Amino acid sequence: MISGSTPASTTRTPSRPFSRCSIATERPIGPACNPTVAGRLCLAFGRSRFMTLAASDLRKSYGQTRAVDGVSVVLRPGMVHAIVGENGAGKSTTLRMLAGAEPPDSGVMTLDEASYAPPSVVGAAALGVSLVYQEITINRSLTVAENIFIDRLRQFAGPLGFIDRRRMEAAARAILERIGAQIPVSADTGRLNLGELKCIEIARALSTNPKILLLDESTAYLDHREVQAVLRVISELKGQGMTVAFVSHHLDEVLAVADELTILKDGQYVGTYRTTEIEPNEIHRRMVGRELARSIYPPRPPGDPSKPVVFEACEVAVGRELGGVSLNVRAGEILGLAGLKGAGAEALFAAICGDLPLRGGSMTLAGSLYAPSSPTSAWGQGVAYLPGDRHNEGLIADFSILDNLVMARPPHHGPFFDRAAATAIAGDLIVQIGIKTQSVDSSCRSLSGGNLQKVVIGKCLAVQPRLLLLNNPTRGVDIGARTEIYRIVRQKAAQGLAVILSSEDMPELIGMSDRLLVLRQGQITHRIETAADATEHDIIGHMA
Ligand SMILES: Nc1ncnc2c1ncn2[C@@H]1O[C@H](COP(=O)(O)OP(=O)(O)OP(=O)(O)O)[C@@H](O)[C@H]1O
Repeated sequence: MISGSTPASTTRTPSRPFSRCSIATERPIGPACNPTVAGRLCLAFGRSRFMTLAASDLRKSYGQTRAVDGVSVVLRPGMVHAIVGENGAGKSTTLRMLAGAEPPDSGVMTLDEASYAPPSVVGAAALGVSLVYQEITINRSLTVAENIFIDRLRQFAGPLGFIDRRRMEAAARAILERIGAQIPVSADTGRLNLGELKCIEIARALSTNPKILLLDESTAYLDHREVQAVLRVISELKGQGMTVAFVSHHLDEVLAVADELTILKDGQYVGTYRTTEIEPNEIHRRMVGRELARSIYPPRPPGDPSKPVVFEACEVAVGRELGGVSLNVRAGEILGLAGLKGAGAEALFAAICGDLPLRGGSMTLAGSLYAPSSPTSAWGQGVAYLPGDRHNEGLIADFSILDNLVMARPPHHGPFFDRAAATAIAGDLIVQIGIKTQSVDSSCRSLSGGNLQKVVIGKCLAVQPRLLLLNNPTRGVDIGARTEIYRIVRQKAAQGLAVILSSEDMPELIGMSDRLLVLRQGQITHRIETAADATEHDIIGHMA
């Protein structure tokens, strides 16, 4: 039995009777808490193969911030346990404590009922608990195989101490095949996309043969096809009896794979439920503390062909990724780009924001020839870019929130930085976008993943751009904040902003775009004039 205090939710009265999983009892209740048949067989033949990880009344503070404030959770063999909550609710902190990355301030953790207090991530992995972090942790100067076995290369050392690369690469290939990732094991990771990097991290976690796998927003960087592959792997691992904890802001994914879910709010435990017995609306209500609007997407104004074209690309070709694409976007319009990774959207964005030269074609901005020599030149001409990788391209994590928000266009008073104006701009954005922080001067390192994403969005809005390029803008952002970001983007569009939106989140793409283009292998394969009429099926059919 888990020791510790009674979970907070037992004192709450649900609005309708939910069958809650019994966090405080030893025995799982009902079918949803039973391991799968495969899991039961594994348990019967070797109980030590799969394990139960339980945490009771965990607490963790960072200075004044109570990141986790009395969280209890039981992860059982053969089951997928989702942990959900708004940005900053304490999900990552909880997983980090379970994985030995940080010690709790207080609380009790047990592994198969034995006391569990891993001194480090390596210590936890040795006990069978592996974490895939929310942010990308790949060393881009190493190959795929080296990254997978980064802390265990010695196991491939031959008698003379040299690494047997063939053996290491064969082992890496076997794990990647297991998760359906087609990545060459000797590939230079510097050339891989974010989805591929995430697959390598999942492979790295699996390479330790964990009994308990903790996945923190592991699908956030993946495209439609990769998400499906990872969800299949999770189901397969569950079928083998593995214990999986899964954090995601996408309830459809959660409901597709999870048996139970624990809701956190502001660091506190709300409750644990069987996914078959709680409605999505109710999950949202308990996460956010209020009902969500029926649609998270703002209404689309009718298209207005009399509005001026803000940006036009004519037969634009970039590197090997984009081969002669023509498109335009008008003031007030949101143009959606659909496509798998490498289909061409990132190359197009890189050219528009001055990061890559054109191989062919031309671009115009507000009717004039546009050929930015660098990102600084693009930003200077009113083109703001929200990159897909917030950590490497979007912000400087060691700088304060204020510095990051005004970085693209710092306010000046004569030759001097105008700190008062910067504080006012940053303060407004923090309120407008709902960035959860103690102060504008806090380091970005202190922010949760979703709040970091909001800082990057704020940085783009602070320059009051005329063209906004959004690459997966709501990656890792909770549904309440997403609704707010959609509202702000639509509001800015109504004021004349032109937006190009590339997203791997299909409902977002359909819900936010006015028109849609589908890209495949560097070409536009399909044009949808009224995005509201598009279906996911139709789009996916032209992507693959
Ligand atoms: N190292 C740190 N220093 C200071 N504060 C931190 C630190 N890590 C987390 N926090 C704070 O703890 C709270 C919980 O953060 P956590 O990352 O666990 O949230 P989360 O639920 O995973 O959010 P998200 O969905 O945005 O990833 C947040 O308010 C965050 O700002």
